[in-house]
Amino acid sequence: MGNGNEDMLPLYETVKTRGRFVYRIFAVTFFGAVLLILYHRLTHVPQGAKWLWIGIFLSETWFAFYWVVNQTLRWSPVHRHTFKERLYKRYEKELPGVDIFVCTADPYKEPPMLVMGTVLSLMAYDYSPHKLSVYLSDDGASDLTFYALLEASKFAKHWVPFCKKFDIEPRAPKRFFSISNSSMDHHSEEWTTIKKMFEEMEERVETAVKLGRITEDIRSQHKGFLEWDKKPFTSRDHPPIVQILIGGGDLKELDRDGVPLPTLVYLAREKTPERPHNFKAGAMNALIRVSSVISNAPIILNVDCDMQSNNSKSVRDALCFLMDEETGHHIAFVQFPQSFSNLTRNELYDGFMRVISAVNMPGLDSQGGAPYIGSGCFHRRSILGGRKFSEGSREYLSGKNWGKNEEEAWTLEERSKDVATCTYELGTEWGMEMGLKYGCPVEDIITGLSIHCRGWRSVYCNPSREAFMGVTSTTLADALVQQKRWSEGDLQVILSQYCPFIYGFGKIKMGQMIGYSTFCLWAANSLPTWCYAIVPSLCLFNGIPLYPKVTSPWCMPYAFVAFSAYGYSLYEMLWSKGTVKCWINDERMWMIKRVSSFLFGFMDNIFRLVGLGKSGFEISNKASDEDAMRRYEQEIMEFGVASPMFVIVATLPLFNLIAFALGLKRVITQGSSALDSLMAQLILSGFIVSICFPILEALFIRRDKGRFPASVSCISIVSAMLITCIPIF
Ligand SMILES: O=c1ccn([C@@H]2O[C@H](COP(=O)(O)OP(=O)(O)O[C@H]3O[C@H](CO)[C@@H](O)[C@H](O)[C@H]3O)[C@@H](O)[C@H]2O)c(=O)[nH]1
Ligand SMILES: [Mn+2]
Repeated sequence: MGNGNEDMLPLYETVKTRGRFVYRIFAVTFFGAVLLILYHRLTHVPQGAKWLWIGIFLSETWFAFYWVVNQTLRWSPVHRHTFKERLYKRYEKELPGVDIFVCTADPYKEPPMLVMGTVLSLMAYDYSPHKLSVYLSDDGASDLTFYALLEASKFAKHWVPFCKKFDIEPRAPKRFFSISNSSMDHHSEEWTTIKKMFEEMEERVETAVKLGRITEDIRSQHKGFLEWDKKPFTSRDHPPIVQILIGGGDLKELDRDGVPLPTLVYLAREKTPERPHNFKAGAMNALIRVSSVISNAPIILNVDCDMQSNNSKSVRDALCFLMDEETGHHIAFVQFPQSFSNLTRNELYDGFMRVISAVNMPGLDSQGGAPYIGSGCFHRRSILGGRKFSEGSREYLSGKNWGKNEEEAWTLEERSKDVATCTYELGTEWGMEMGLKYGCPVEDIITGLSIHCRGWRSVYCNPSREAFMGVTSTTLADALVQQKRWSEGDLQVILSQYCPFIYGFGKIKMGQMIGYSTFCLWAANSLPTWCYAIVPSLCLFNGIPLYPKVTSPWCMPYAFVAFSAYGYSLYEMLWSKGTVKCWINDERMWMIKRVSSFLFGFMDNIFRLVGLGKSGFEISNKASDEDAMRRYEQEIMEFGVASPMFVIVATLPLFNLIAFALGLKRVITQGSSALDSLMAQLILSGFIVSICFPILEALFIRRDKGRFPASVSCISIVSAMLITCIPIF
């Protein structure tokens, strides 16, 4: 092919998932069976226990509806591949500047060394350093984090050239050293030196964190520490802090090879107890403004503090979409999946992310764009600022007429502080039409939705070498708290003026509205799941059949739906490269989440709607104690704290165990006709018991610290007995 043609070739391609025809046949059959079930329910309402029957019918109707909603994601998913060589060839000299935002908020839940791993991995991107700037927003306003960043800025002088010289991956030092070894990589001497240097820095930072404060000795190293002199200074009440560690006209640092380093900035926006700070959304908006003073790059990458780069080419992947001549001008953001480096083999708490990344996200991508999920996302600055799509106005991304502000660092710092105050946003559109949206625990989803509604599309990029690797919850309590925030926030979206069907009406495709609601309706699954976990088992030992007899032909659709639904979800897990055990863990987690996190998320929405309480943002723990960590590594579930959610988590399987035992007794004493009519319920409660076996084990068998606290065990035993006594009429 001639050169002329090559210039025209697209920078990425879109591939449809194969095997959709077979899937659609399956889906239609499945749906037919679901309709048969609902028909059976409506035409066979029993005289006794009528309300329980209706309850089950309503739950099934809900599940059927939710299943249909989920089909939008499975109907025609797409996958995207980039051609980075074409980008190199065509645009290498004129690639645009990229501003990278890292958000952290708590030096104890988010250990500074973890955050520094993230910062260093991003500074070492395979991208020209004078086009990169890294901003760390610290909502904890901790001088410990600042100190860690100061250390990281010094270490970067050695780390960045080392990464580039040997072209290593991943570029987060700790992970790199844990994976590679010196002899293997043929650069033993340098490897050993830099590893030692890293460990010394780690030691210094961790000593300071353990001590809990900055010593005079360290304070004297940098003028930046003076910012903490205001008394009293707390994380909730302090003036704005901006410190340029590398950059500005005067603080241009060269690495040990004489090559410049990316700009590096520490930001702690102003906080006062009188003003809401709007959590991460507030931090992001301050970052957008501060960076506009210092570097003002047209592309913004946003990551959470634990999301370390795992692929130094990600910027180029993202630019292949945004700079594509045909379609790039239509794309607002490029979302990468959230992957995790601390997963155990069978993903005790987090298997669902795997399926979301492999199935749901490509599904939404096919409907007009993947959602913005808060981390690992490349945005166009202008669109975050509120720009609407119009066919006529194209934004050409180029590094040609762009440069960082070359004023002296201290003037830039002073000007940046002005835009990082609490009062700056008063009377402006920030948090509404500009920047990330306020007032919702899932600021990411709602911001992405509003971008889609302004006419833009987005793409989802999932290269085989993961772009980012974060830290996922290592205890069940942490996982449930996070899931509560998500389910609460997502439900809040659909109940607010941003409901995709109303807000998006006439602006986005129907498929996209429905696609968004698959997430938004998570919390709504809680009540039907509760119903399904209790009612059939309750009826079981009371001798009331709720399903057709095994010998009746009506049994067929029920059996088909049950087995094929689980069979298909197993297939999806395996297709997403998970294991069978991943799937079992995942099914257990869905059950647990639906009855606990989602229920709490659901209730909190109700309370909010009637004016009681408002939603917050509890930061996920990224640190964990050693004892619990050992159990996590052995994939033993952790129940060791007295959380009200755990009462639910323990009660339901316990109740089902009792129901199963009593039901079995009934069947044995009453013989084959009872077995015939109660079989389905026996299987159902048996299924709940077996999938929740680790919970029962933690109640009765385990002796380690991860078992349920005595208070939780007692309350749940009593509650399970009480449920058993519910009279049926
Ligand atoms: O007041 C706050 C609270 C949080 N954060 C940061 O926000 C990020 C996400 O918080 P985390 O506790 O890790 O929550 P996750 O549930 O893991 O985060 C997911 O869900 C959030 C919405 O619920 C999004 O904000 C995140 O980007 C997305 O990764 C972290 O870097 C925090 O440091 C702040 O900067 N300020
Ligand atoms: Mn997180």
